[in-house]
Amino acid sequence: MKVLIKNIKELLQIRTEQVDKLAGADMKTLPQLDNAYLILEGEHIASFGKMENLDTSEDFDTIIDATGQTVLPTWIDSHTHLVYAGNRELEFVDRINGLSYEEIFNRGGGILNSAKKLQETTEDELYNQSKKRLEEVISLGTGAVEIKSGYGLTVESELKMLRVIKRLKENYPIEIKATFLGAHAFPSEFKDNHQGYIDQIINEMIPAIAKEKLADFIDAFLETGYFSNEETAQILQAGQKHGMIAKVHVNQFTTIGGIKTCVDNGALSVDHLEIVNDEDIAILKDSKTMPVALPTCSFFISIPYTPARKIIDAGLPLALASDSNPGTTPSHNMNFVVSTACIKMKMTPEEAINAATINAAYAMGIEKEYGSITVGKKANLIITKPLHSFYELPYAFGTNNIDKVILKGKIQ
Ligand SMILES: N=CN[C@@H](CCC(=O)O)C(=O)O
Ligand SMILES: [Zn+2]
Repeated sequence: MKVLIKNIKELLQIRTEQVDKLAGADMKTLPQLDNAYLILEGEHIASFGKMENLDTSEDFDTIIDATGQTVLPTWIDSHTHLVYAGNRELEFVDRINGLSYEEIFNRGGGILNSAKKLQETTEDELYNQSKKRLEEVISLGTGAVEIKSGYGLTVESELKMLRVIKRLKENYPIEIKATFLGAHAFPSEFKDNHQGYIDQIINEMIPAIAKEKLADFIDAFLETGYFSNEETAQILQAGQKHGMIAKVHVNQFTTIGGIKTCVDNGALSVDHLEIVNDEDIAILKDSKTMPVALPTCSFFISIPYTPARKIIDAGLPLALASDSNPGTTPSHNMNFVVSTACIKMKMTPEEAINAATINAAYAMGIEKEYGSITVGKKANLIITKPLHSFYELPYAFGTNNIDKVILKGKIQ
């Protein structure tokens, strides 16, 4: 199958050489080609160039005329909790009426509320609820997504979530990576026996998950009132023994030295970072760990935004992700994530697009195959509706400016 996309107004994120990640001032540049063509062969990008250099004698199975339209790599969403049961709209109203996220959790709501619902939901039902969200994710231009467990909190229910993720992976063309997040919250029966639950994670959950090869990554909610530095370190190290790389929820509400724990344990990414101090930044500067901001979580629960300017201006990279989940971000729209990063975090459109493509691919460990228009990479593309320029994508927030999504060379 050979596809030609011709007359492209702006072809964005073209990279002739492999770029693993972009940091600091390099994030300001988004290379583009105007009046371009792009050729796809099978699942991959075969070539691209200026229209005047297109070899018109070549034959194609499909030709797409993209006059006036922008083409860019699909979004990469490196942090989601897309598999969950039911929703938490009542807590949404509780928060409008004045309760905080913490107060709701302390009353037995929050993560434990979602865990209760998930434990009562069959695997098939969970799959059916989750696939609807995944289909929407694809239609919104996302071509790779990380999905976490963490609403099971028992051996059986954590396995149920991860098996659902595996089924989604088998049945959809979107690239999916799975993360084990048994350390999302302590179940109420372990409120006063943290080590009891940690032992269950280490001795029962991780070996069972590894046996079925259900997780690429391991995560924990390293936060005051959830998992401490020492508790998180134990869990990350146990996961690593089974080949699961750390990607951690940290610094969402407080900074308690968690970034150091994550970096010391070889974390691929540290996610949230709404609260960061100078020491956290210095530790990240000396690391290979990708900071990941989740601006639509800040939007939904009205907490500070990750200080993107402070992070990027210190010379660090930054990735963007949705955090899609029933409690803090019931949305999986990466277009809105990119808009929010520009509007609320003062990232330029170029920085935000780099953060949601190349840097996001790094945060998922898929940077060699995804994240840019590079010959040999997977043909995962967004073709927008006609735009004045790509600036209109983050500018016209809330408008769906996507015309077509192509995953692995196929129009969706
Ligand atoms: N903060 C931890 N986990 C999720 C929210 C979980 C929930 O409230 O259900 C997050 O990333 O925001
Ligand atoms: Zn999360």
